[in-house]
Amino acid sequence: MGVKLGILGLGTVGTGTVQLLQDLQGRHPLLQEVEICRIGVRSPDKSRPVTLPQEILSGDLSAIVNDPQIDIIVELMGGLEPARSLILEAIKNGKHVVTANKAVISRFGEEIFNAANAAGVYVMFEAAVAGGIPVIKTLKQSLSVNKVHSIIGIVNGTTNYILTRMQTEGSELEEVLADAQKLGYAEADPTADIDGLDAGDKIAILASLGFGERINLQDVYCEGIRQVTKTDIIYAGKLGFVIKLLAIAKNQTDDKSQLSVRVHPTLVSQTHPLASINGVYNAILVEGEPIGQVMFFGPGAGAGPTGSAVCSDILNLVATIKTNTAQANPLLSCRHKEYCHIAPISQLVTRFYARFLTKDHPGVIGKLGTCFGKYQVSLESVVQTGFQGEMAEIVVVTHDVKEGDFRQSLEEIHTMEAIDSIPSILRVL
Ligand SMILES: NC(=O)C1=CN([C@@H]2O[C@H](COP(=O)(O)OP(=O)(O)OC[C@H]3O[C@@H](n4cnc5c(N)ncnc54)[C@H](OP(=O)(O)O)[C@@H]3O)[C@@H](O)[C@H]2O)C=CC1
Ligand SMILES: N[C@@H](CC=O)C(=O)O
Ligand code: NA
Repeated sequence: MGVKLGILGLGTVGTGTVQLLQDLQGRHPLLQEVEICRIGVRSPDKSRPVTLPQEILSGDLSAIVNDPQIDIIVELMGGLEPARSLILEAIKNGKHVVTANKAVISRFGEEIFNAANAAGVYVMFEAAVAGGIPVIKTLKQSLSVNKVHSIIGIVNGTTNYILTRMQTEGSELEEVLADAQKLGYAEADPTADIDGLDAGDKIAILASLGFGERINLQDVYCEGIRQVTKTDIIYAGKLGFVIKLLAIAKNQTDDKSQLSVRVHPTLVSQTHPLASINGVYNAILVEGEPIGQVMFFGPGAGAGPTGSAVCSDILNLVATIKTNTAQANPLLSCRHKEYCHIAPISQLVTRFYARFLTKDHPGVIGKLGTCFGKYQVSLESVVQTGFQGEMAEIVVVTHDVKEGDFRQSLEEIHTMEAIDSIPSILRVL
């Protein structure tokens, strides 16, 4: 007997998933067991790029998760509600779940996985992080024998696409965002992409898998790309860097007491492997013991790549259903019990890039240096680079410094008569 799917959502990812399931030639034979039974959408009468019997589409999503003949619910609608309630309802009804919804998993993971464990079903979410890159299964299974030290990734396709085009074409953020939306990369509300929240959801999920405990999303520091300007991209280039939105989870000590989990635009050396990841591509660099460094690269968004990730989860569940094992597979279920302690951002030790607009007073650089010295900030490079109108522009890159100390030095610098403003403060990898 076939394995019956109920799919919630037929937008970019839903369409990619259905297209793959309708074109089985040359793919894994187990996919032939899959039968798309029902698809829930907001507007059943809208024209669609896939051909389906009209009776399959419905606006009643609750009826789909309560349909006793359905084995697997594939949630591809996005948003928090009704996605969360429909997933919980499906689990309660003994159905396995596949979802691409990182927002729901990162916020309601505890509730959802506890419910799934109690019901003896699996919740799979390969598509939720880095689209087509098989990073969830890799962390859960292939790398799980390692002690993970750090996970550093470009995990948002929209912002990487925008930053790449700002860098190569000198375009403005807003004009490139419209293209990312047309290409189906952006979230329904692209604020989640631009402000780093989508990457925050994803690094919370990756950190939880890498470090073996839950992550409270509120502890994840998130800064997006709104403040990244063409000016900074040009200065970064002159200093040998590119600017990337990085999602970082790093164990600063052996006992995980100083775990840092954060998202922010970052200056990355042009020679670093993440510097050359452009466009909608994502990459995740994992460092662990004994493996050392391993990097995953691939398309982070879009219908086909994300459909591939969704279908790989479906395939895993079909195999599980077909082999009919009564025992839960601990490599597929969630084993987390406790929450990780995350260090506040003020404790972070990192290098900084800062750009100052100053009145053209003599000795400004000396005054900046004296103030930095007071707060243990030492400078790696100082570039006085000309003028913006009446103002002289000074760019500095620091050595490693505790973020709290650096911020204190900036507060004092703000009060200096010679300083007009500090338009950019960015971290350096
Ligand atoms: N786009 C991408 O590249 C990627 C997206 N994701 C994730 O996949 C999920 C889906 O994203 P995407 O395909 O881009 O989203 P879309 O906005 O393209 O599609 C959403 C689909 O869900 C349906 N839908 C939304 N809300 C409701 C509702 N309340 N009731 C009924 N139907 C609803 C819509 O119906 P209708 O068609 O009638 O409007 C539409 O078919 C999100 O969680 C996203 O974060 C993950 C990786 C990559
Ligand atoms: N909006 C997301 C889609 C994939 O998760 C992105 O741009 O990465
Ligand atoms: Na993935």
